[in-house]
Amino acid sequence: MSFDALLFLSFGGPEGPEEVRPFLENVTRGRGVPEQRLDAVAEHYHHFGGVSPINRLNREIMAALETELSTRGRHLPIYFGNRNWHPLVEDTVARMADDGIGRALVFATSAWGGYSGCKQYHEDIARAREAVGDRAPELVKLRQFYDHPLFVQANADAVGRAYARLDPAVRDQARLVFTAHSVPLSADEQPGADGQPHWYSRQVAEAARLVAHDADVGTYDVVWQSRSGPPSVPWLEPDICDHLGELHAKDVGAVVVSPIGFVSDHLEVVWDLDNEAEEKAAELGLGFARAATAGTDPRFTRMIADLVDEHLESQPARKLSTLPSAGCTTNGAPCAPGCC
Ligand SMILES: CC1=C(CCC(=O)O)c2cc3nc(cc4[nH]c(cc5[nH]c(cc1n2)c(C)c5CCC(=O)O)c(CCC(=O)O)c4C)C(CCC(=O)O)=C3C
Ligand SMILES: [Fe+2]
Repeated sequence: MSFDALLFLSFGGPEGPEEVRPFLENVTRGRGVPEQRLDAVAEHYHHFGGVSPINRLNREIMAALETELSTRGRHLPIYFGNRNWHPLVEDTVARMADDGIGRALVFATSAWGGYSGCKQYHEDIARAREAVGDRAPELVKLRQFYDHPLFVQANADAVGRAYARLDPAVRDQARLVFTAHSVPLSADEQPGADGQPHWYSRQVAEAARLVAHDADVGTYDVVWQSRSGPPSVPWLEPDICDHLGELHAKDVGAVVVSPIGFVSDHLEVVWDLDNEAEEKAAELGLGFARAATAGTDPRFTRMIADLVDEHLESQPARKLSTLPSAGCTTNGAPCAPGCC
């Protein structure tokens, strides 16, 4: 089967102050996120002039990927489309049809299974194709990559570099803390490709285990961040900031925080971690070093190109966990019955 293009599919983010509110309305439409939470999150974006880093970072990854693919002799034009903000995936898929693209691979910028990390990207693909109609290209999404060796190595090296930045006086006893976006417990309880619940949180736990092993760190925690939704609805816990308090109470002197849940320095990383969590650590007198995200590491670009090669050449999946990697379906079909 031949492919004419690669669609780089992401979350999207505002690129100016007047775009913040309409972006947030798109993200939370019909999801019962309280107005006060939206006001607070809008404020986070306004700290950065209303510009999310996500589009710039994605454009950097795409530029590097273009070079990597052509070095490998793969001449696939890359198209950029987002779920929640411009360039919107509906518009991008229409442009692909105009350009005569008949079939494209899709790389979604989430490593994970589950509703937000996988199924919602399938929905984006199906919605965009429906909007375009009969001319819509066939769209084949690449698989989840939470345990890809290059993703694991990029994160493990970043953890090592973060340890090296800590004061040598506390470095040896610093606790490694992995963090990922929290989701409602009801979402995490849905079965995954193996029919078992907690698909997302089990993949996060596997990625954390693999990265800690590669970084040669024996003890670590997995916590959650950026919870949204009303307080009456239970989400994955503990929250990173509460956890810093717990570690302090246990006489831990420093932390290395690895934002394993995010592929690049999204707003949740540069605000919720680099401002909120770092401030909390400072209040507690905890040493704090935030590990880099994988996105800018050349291994991340190579990983995407490897996923393309793997698909086009029907190679066995390079993966380190025995948990399956689903997510590879055509035209937005679900991964498995009842799965994302
Ligand atoms: C699992 C997961 C990922 C990782 C997988 C992936 O990467 O896809 C992720 C990524 C992201 N989440 C992002 C931003 C937001 N997420 C929100 C809200 C929500 N996220 C959720 C989950 C996830 N989110 C959920 C269950 C909600 C509740 C509402 C709903 O059910 O949809 C809200 C609403 C306001 C609020 O925070 O309450 C915003 C603004 C950005 C862009 C940041 C930037 O601009 O750099 C990125 C990459
Ligand atoms: Fe899935």
